[in-house]
Amino acid sequence: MTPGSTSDLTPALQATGIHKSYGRHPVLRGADLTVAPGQLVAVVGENGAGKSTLLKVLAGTLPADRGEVALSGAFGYCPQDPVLNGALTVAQHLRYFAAARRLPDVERGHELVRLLGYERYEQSAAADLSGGTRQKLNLTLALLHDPDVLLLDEPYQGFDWETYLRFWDLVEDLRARGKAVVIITHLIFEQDRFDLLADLTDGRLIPRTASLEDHHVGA
Ligand SMILES: Nc1ncnc2c1ncn2[C@@H]1O[C@H](COP(=O)(O)OP(=O)(O)OP(=O)(O)O)[C@@H](O)[C@H]1O
Repeated sequence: MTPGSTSDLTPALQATGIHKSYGRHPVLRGADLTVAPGQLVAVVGENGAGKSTLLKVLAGTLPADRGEVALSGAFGYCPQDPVLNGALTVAQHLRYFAAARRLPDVERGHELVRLLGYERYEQSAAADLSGGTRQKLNLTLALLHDPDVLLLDEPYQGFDWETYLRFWDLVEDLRARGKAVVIITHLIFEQDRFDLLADLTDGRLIPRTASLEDHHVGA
C-alpha cells in the first residue's frame, strides 16, 4: 500500500486534537489519527505513553478534555482488562451480548468461538477460564456485531501460538471486508503486518507507514 492511497475514502475513524490529562498530568496533547476502511493501524509507544488512554477516548469510555472523534459505522472495543461477569458462562455471555446488540442470533459468536478454538469452554463460567481464554471471550464480544471499526488494546495477551496465528487470520478477514482495525501492540517484530504505525510520543501520534520499511538494524 502506498502512503496516502486510502486518503480518498471517507475515514472510518478520525480523531483530531485529542487532549487528556489525569489531574495535572497531561497524557494526550493533541493526538490526531485517521483510519480508512480496511486499514490496519498499530499504536505503539513506551509503557505509560498513553496508548490505553487514547483507545478509551476513541471508544468513548473516557471523555477527552479537548478534541473530536468521528466514527463511521459501528465500532467494537476490546479493552486490556476483560469486562466479563464471572458467574456467567461463555454461552451466556454470547447470548446476553447478542441481545444487547439486538442481533437476530448468536451465529457469529459461535463462529468466533470456533475460530479462536475454545468451543470446549462454552459451558464454563468466566470465573473458571484461564487468562488467555478470558481474553478470547473478550475479543469475541468485541467482534460479535461485526463492527466497522475495531479498537483492540493488546488483544493477544496470553494467547498461545496457535491462537495467535488464528487471531491474525481473523484480522486479515476483517480487513479484507473493509473493516478498520486499530491495535495497541508492543510486538516490534509484527510491525510489517500493519499499514501504518502510529507512534505515541509526548502525547501525539507520529505516523510512520510500515511500507517505508526503515530498517533499524541491531539493538
Ligand atoms: N485513571 C487514571 N488516573 C490517573 N492516571 C492514570 C490513569 N490511567 C492512566 N494513568 C496514567 O496515564 C499515563 C498513561 O497511561 P496508559 O495506561 O494510557 O499508558 P499505556 O501507553 O497504555 O501504557 P502500557 O504500555 O504500560 O499499557 C500513565 O502515566 C498512567 O499512570
